[in-house]
Amino acid sequence: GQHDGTTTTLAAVATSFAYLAVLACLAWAAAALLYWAHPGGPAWGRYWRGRGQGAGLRRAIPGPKGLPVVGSLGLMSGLAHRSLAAEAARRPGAKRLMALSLGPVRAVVASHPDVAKEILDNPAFAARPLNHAAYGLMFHRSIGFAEHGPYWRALRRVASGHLFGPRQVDAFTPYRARVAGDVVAALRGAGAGVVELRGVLRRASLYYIMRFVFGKEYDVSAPQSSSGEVEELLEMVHEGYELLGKENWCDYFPGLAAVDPQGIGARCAELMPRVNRFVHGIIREHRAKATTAAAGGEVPRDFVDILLSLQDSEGLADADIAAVLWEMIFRGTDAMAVLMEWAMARLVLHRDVQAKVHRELDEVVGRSSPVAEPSLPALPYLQALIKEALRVHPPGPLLSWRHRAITDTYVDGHLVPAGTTAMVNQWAMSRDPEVWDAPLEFRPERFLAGGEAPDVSVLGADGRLVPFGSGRRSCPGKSLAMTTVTAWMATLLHEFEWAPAAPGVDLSEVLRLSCEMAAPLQVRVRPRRDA
Ligand code: HEM
Repeated sequence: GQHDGTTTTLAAVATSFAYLAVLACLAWAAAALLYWAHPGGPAWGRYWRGRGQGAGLRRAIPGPKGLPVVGSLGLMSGLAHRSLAAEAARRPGAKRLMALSLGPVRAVVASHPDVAKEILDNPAFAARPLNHAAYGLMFHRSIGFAEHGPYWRALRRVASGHLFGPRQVDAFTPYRARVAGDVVAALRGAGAGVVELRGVLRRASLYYIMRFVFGKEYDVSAPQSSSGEVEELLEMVHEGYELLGKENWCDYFPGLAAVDPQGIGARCAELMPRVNRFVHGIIREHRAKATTAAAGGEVPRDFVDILLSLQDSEGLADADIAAVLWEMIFRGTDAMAVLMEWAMARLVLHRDVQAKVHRELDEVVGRSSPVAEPSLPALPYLQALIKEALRVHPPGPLLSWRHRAITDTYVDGHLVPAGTTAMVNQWAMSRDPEVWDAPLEFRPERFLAGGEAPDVSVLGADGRLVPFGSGRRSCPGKSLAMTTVTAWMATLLHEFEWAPAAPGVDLSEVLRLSCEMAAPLQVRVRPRRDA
């Protein structure tokens, strides 16, 4: 009898638990649906529900609901800049500012020049959102991902005052010319054969940045096998690139980090010791060099020299220096090569544009001489061409790295609460006929006198074209990048006529950390000058 009684009681308790569990699930599902029904989806619904529904609907930022719980995470995979642009075009007002939910994370996207500029220049957006891969790769001690605060400000100060100052950029003029010369030699070596330009450009950018950052010199035209170190570095950069470019579910659902479902954490843990060995080895070499040799006056100082000299005054640990150095190799190598490949793709596709650049080079530089940097300011069409490439193919169509609101703030009259992720869709602005005349046409003339945007700066002053961002978190390497790309493009175009290897050029994109050509560009070159 007693046994039966105990069983009955246990059954009753189990049943009540089951009811409670079902009720809890129903309540959770009801709340999830309620949150989801809000413009911008569940993360926004949850925020505004906590503050009274009326206020939220009145001031809601337009945007897709997505799915319950996960919101619009699906939009971020693949060519996110295109998916976001299509969503924004579908809703009244959403081009200016669109709300969406990335799982539980609230996000906004601006696809309008004024609002983009408002976000980028607003100090409230000077922070970056959580990024596990960045953490795993030590990037939280680097400029790009360091928490907004005194440490990050010290790094930015070092970057603008020392690493990327105009004197530093000028000091590398001879080395820029040398790398360009190596590339020309490599291309001449290819004769009339087909060249896959990407490999050549990547290697040139890496060697150049290696010299700028580490003081190491390599020869671009040398056979690849002679530089095992470079091969390893290129591979490490590629892997880091993959890891930072992936949409990591753990960034939205931090509880998943312990499980690491995509294996990103594990790959970071594998890569980091290799990077550390490499970078700390270089720091040790520089220390030894500094104590044994007297400093030579003429050799430009590299980043390691500069950072070591500021180590005490700025309170930098060796690990901090290593993080900054690795970041520079990592950021500097890729974006420049990606931009030049796109620019060259357009030049082989639009032979009339190429002919105009050639005419300008012939008039200003002349066939009998090579290009020298002092001529660059006298080449307005070439400069306009690079701006047009940045407009149509911004290496970071969503500006690569996102921003996070540190405090509650207002954007375009809407409240954007602290913690919200903010993005700027440069790609969408570039394609907007309300911003550019015939936006799909590749037309450098738009940046010359008589065009719709003469004298536009690409460095952040004009919201229509912010490929390097703007404001506090903008690219510290932008003037180095622009000087280098302009000088190299001038040389490549002065020395060769460029033609596609096969009829037509496939302009499909793939979005990693940068937006690259999906099919690497293949070209044939014909020398325009005697070797
Ligand atoms: C064509 C070449 C380049 C492009 C298009 C480019 C673009 C960008 C963009 C869009 C950002 C983010 C801006 C934002 O968050 O709003 C950025 C940040 C950054 N870039 Fe560049 N970049 C280029 C070259 C370089 C080079 C050569 C270096 C260094 C050697 C560099 C170092 C950095 C760093 C350290 C940051 C992080 C800044 C911070 O968060 O405070 N970039 N870049």
